[in-house]
Amino acid sequence: MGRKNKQNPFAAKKRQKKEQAASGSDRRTEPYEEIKRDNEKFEKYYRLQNICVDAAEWQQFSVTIRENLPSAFRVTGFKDEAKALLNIIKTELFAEYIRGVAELRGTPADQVERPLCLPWYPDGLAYQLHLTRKDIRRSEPLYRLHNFLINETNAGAISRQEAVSMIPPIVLDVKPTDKVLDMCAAPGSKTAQLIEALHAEPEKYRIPPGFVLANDVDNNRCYMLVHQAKRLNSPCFLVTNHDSAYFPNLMKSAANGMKAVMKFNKILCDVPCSGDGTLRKNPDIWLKWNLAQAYNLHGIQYRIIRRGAEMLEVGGRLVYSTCSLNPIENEAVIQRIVSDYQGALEIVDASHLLPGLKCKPGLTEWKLASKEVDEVYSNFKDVPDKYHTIIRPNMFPLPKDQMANLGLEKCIRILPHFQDTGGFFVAVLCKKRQFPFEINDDKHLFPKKTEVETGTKSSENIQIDEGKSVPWGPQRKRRRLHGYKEDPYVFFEENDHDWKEMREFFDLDGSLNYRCLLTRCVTEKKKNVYYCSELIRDLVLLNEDSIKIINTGVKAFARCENRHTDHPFRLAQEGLQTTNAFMGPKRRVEISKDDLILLLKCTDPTKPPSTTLLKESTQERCKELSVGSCIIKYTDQRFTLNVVGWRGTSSLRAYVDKNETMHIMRLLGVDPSEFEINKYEKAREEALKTAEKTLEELPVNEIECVAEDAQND
Ligand SMILES: C[S@@+](CC[C@H](N)C(=O)[O-])C[C@H]1O[C@@H](n2cnc3c(N)ncnc32)[C@H](O)[C@@H]1O
Repeated sequence: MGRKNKQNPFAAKKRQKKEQAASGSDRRTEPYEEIKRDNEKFEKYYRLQNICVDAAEWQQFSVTIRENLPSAFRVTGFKDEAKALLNIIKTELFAEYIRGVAELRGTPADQVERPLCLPWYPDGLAYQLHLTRKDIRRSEPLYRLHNFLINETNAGAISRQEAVSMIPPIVLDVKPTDKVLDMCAAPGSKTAQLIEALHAEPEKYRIPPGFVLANDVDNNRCYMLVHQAKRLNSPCFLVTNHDSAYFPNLMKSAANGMKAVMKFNKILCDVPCSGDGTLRKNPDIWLKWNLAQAYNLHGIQYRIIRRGAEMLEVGGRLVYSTCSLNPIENEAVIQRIVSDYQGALEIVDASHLLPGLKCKPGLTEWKLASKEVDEVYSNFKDVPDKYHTIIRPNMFPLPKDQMANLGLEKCIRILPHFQDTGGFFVAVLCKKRQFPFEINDDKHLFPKKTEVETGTKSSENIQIDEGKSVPWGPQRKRRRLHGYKEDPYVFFEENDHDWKEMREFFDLDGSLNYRCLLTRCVTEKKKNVYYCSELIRDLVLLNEDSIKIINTGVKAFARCENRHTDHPFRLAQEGLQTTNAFMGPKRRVEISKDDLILLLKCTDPTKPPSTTLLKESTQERCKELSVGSCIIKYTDQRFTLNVVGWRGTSSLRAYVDKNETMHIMRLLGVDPSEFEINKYEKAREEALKTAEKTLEELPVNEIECVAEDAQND
């Protein structure tokens, strides 16, 4: 077919969606209330699988899966102020919650059930509310609760996440030294949890030695990952865009200027799935549920976990998870990968990491069925020829004697009625020994060009013939991906003029590696300067030609030219967690609570607060500080807060956004309501204004008619 006649598949899909919407056949346009929460095939199929022990349990399952899902959130544990925020949540927020729910439901406050602390989430940091996301979003009595959740999420202090979705990162058990790969990461709620675990020991590691690499095949969804991670400001984070089933071997620096294949010791495969465990959140799945989807997905899921297992270090841990109830997407995939690698992978019991979680063991028996679930197959011989391409022999459970040694019962199955959640499946695997084709991985070192080492040139000269099956594992065909062209990653060089000035001005100590500073454009005048860890720098430089890197580094400095100072950069709030660890006392101001509140309340950029309004000791310190960016520090017994400040000629300003301002206000015990918006109130005011305007424009006799109509109504 000539190029001219080639259809753009994305445009075709878009067109199709538009046409569907216009003809009313797009089922997603139906409001959730009107969706009939029933599907005969679903019911028949899962009864067949015996996912519930008896009729009474089936009844419970059946009722719960038709109810809307309660929402949940967790507090970002590694932040200094986490405990204080948790305390505020348990007292002030829950008091507001009880008041709001009582008003909404018209019940006495003492009859409103408190949010549930999830017993299996570490340190009591996660809660489930007895409200759906829609309740919270659409009810005026709950607007303050809603504002709190949005604002604290944006400030990176909490994450709104479905309860069961918090489980895979917990059982992956990430430590600050781990090299973590999240293979199907977008939109990134689990990635955020992995990053938090990486930063869990800030006293021990200024910058964690490990990293999190988050990957997704969908270019647009990769930017959701960038957004998620931005809230957590980690310099040990990288986003890539690739098909995980064909993820290339990444290279890392080895001794003597050589490079070697990178292996990960923690891998999360939260694979694409049919999602019938999310029926409570996505009722439209009732309308389209069918078995063909599960059969199709099994192959993709297997290829992703297989590639994950290949990239896993010996002794490393891999977590496989889906939000599907279907054994074809769950136990059948695990059975296949474990039996394919004959003892190299072992299923691990991780239940001790989830104390109090109600769950069932993985299934060891299941049946397959035709698409309409009108024929049931217990083994491949029963399957009619016409289904042989979609139903494969390895989807069936192994014979009992082989099944007995596999350990599928160590997998975790969660059904919605156990603890009022969505449905979920998790399996934890450990790699016991190398796969046969990996034998050469450790032995093979590849020459590394000196330009690559110094960061002045990418690895274009390195000849790696990925088409060959050896020496470092099977390389499979690559899928061409589309998406935006990314700007380059330009690392600082030794004699960088800006670095010298920054080091001097901000009193940065020698342990901050300037080679880890980067910009995203090749220009004399740098705009934003980012910082990433040494391992991430190495990964970027050695692999940018073999994988599409979407984003890395936290913004540490931003250009901010001002006629009262020669230094052209200011600190960026995003990167403060990192830069703060390396800055000496020269550009720091310690202030009192009252001073901090005063600075935060001053939101008019044209009227920065005069230093004369601050405490005398702060005024004295300001006199010593030249004009420019600085760190404003506040400490009490509970926590230390650092915010970016700007010392003007006669002023001191805090450079924090609205979400951060409200977050700090709350922590300081100040009512942040003056920054809050009641969207319902605002809508009423807007409506009133519009009505008044309309009336002003109407002739007098029509006004009388409108008034009369209103009275009749
Ligand atoms: C279940 S979602 C992941 C949810 C995510 N882990 C989280 O917690 O927010 C599955 C993701 O896999 C991605 N995906 C599908 N096929 C993939 C593939 N072959 N390689 C990489 N990602 C893939 C989808 O784009 C989707 O974002």
